[in-house]
Amino acid sequence: MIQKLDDAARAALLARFPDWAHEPVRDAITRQFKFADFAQAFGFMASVAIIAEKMDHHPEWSNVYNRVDILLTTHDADGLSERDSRLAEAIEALV
Ligand SMILES: C[C@H](O)[C@H](O)[C@H]1CNC2=NC(N)=NC(=O)C2=N1
Repeated sequence: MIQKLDDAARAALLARFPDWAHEPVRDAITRQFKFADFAQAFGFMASVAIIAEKMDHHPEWSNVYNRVDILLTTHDADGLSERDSRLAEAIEALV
């Protein structure tokens, strides 16, 4: 079982990543990314996929043409953990 973030750590995470919204039902963070076209969106997804696999931490996401919707949460914690913070940081470094 992975440690879930406490309220203070969750607030710090949201302050650190202002473009991400908290989804309280899942205790997740979400962000929508928009690109020029499908090729750009899928290239981004390929980069995220490689990072996620290395981290052994994977996004829930969907793609429609130039849009990528990402939700991060930790299934093993039943909510947000440091692993989501690390993956969000890596995703932010790509955009
Ligand atoms: C066995 C493996 O470490 C786990 O299933 C990992 C894989 N990727 C994961 N990704 C996410 N988002 N949450 C998890 O709890 C999780 N667990």
